[in-house]
Amino acid sequence: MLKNPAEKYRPFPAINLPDRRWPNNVISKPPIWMSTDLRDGNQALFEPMNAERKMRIFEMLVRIGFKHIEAGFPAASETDFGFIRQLIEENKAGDDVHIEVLTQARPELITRTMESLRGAKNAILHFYNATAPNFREIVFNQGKQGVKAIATESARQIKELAAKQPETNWTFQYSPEVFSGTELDFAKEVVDAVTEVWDANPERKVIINLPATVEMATPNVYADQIEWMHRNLKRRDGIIISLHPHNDRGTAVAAAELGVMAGADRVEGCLFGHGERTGNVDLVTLALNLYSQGVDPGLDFSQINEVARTVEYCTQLPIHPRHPYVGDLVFTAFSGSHQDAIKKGLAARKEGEIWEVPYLPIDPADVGRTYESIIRVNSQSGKGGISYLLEAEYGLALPRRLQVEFSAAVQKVTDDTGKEVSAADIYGIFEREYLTLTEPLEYVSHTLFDENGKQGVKLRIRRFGVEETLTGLGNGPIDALMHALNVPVLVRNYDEHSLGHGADARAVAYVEVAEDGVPGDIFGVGIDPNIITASFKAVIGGANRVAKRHSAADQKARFGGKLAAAK
Ligand SMILES: CC(=O)SCCNC(=O)CCNC(=O)[C@H](O)C(C)(C)COP(=O)(O)OP(=O)(O)OC[C@H]1O[C@@H](n2cnc3c(N)ncnc32)[C@H](O)[C@@H]1OP(=O)(O)O
Ligand SMILES: CC(C)C(=O)C(=O)O
Repeated sequence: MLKNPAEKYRPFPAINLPDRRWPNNVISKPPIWMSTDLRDGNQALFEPMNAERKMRIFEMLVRIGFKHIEAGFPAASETDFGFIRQLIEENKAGDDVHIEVLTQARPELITRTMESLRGAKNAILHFYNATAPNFREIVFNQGKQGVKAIATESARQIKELAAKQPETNWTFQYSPEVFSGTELDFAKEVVDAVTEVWDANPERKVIINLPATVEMATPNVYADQIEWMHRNLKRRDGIIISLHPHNDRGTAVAAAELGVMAGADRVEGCLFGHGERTGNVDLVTLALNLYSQGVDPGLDFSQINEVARTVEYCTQLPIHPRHPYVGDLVFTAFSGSHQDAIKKGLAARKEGEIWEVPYLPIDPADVGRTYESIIRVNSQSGKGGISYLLEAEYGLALPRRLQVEFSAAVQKVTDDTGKEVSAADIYGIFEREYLTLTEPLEYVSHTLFDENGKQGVKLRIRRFGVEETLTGLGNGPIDALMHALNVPVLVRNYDEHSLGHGADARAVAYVEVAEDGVPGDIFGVGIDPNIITASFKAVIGGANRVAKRHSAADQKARFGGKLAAAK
């Protein structure tokens, strides 16, 4: 890279529009959308789509709700020509979709292009020639008048040919290619001349597409350019102003949004931003940005994953995991504080309320994404995410202090492996930590009885693998159990809830226990169809976790019961 880039590059000059109005405007309705996936998108693939892939995209675009679909450049290849014929002959566009095609401003190409559209119900004939100074000089070797004449002669030819195909409802479209690099007064001069030839009027509107063929400046500059054209073009009421931003500077979405604020009526782009170089503007992002502001975009992305998989199949290009709205990771939070806020936001939300869940600009469910993908756990995660997954996937609503305790066990695994853990992995850690401990004590069975107004329990357990029967009396079942067990453990807190419904319902009990004389409470968890059994398992599990803090010899001494007493 150069030490002084000014030796090679110059800044884009500001537009002289001191009374610009667009910054105060708000987009309150969607523009007309035009998908150029099958043209600009298709021309920028390693392998252009074959007819089967093109048809899949076309049919999907119709289902999504596009009414303007640029389906190819029929003069360029037999594949494109044949595809346009197939769309028309098989009536794939129905009554309200306009098939659009592109051609250069060259007589033989225009003739061939018009031929491809024979019999179409609604068609948009789109032609272009570049108007920017470097194209005038380098590509066309023409002065301004010569370049303007290329446009007007083609406009005339198109009008004449269209008159010979009256069965079609025609819309004409012109693009001064590289509008973004064209002097505004010259762009206006050419466009005014073209709309004059076409006699643009409110009854017979034409489309004037103002492409940022190459994105050369900040998006506010494009908005100024659009507002200037919007305010200065002749026959404005007979013109649909269309935008066609490319993403060279990474700001195509912003440019399109500001361009619509500046007076544009229509936006051309591709799904997920396919297209030449860095791509065309991403129509999915634009539409869902509108949706997030409460404006119906008129495009249906309620099954966005399906759209993504189809586009990936047809373009043979992957979608980035961080791509807005659709990427695998965009509704995912790994970090603890994000997970905590999302979990609380989802829990606080009531059906029908305005969406205000932290960190999530829209409800993932609205685009067919599931909540499971929102929270993922790795070493950056905290108790919020871990407990969210356990609750969402396994119905376990851990008490807060248990969340803190258990997150340390998960953190240890994520730190050791450096990897993400799934909900199933987390449940596995939970099982290992709380549900499957059988040393030194293992619950076998119990019966309850009354004795002189006291609660009695007859308990069978295995202690260090040896089965024994114990009895105890107390104020309630847990108190009776503690007397029967006779281990140095105190029960501090108790929580329970049901898991599942109906015949398969089970109870889960969370018991916070302490070891007599030792600081640091610890949890035990039990799950069983019977609520008393669940709580006994939880107490015994808690006692086992207390015991684990000691050496084998100490465990025998403290938890050995009669065995220990006999020694
Ligand atoms: C910004 C965009 O994305 S525009 C769309 C671009 N897409 C495509 O080009 C894909 C389809 N195009 C093609 O397959 C080919 O270009 C074809 C088949 C249409 C034409 O091929 P060729 O006849 O070999 O011409 P090529 O495309 O190389 O163009 C060169 C000539 O066309 C002229 N030309 C290029 N664009 C235009 C235009 N929009 N209007 C008028 N003339 C043009 C050039 O000045 C050049 O003229 P010259 O031969 O007198 O120097
Ligand atoms: C033909 C035009 C609209 C184009 O694709 C561009 O300028 O990028």
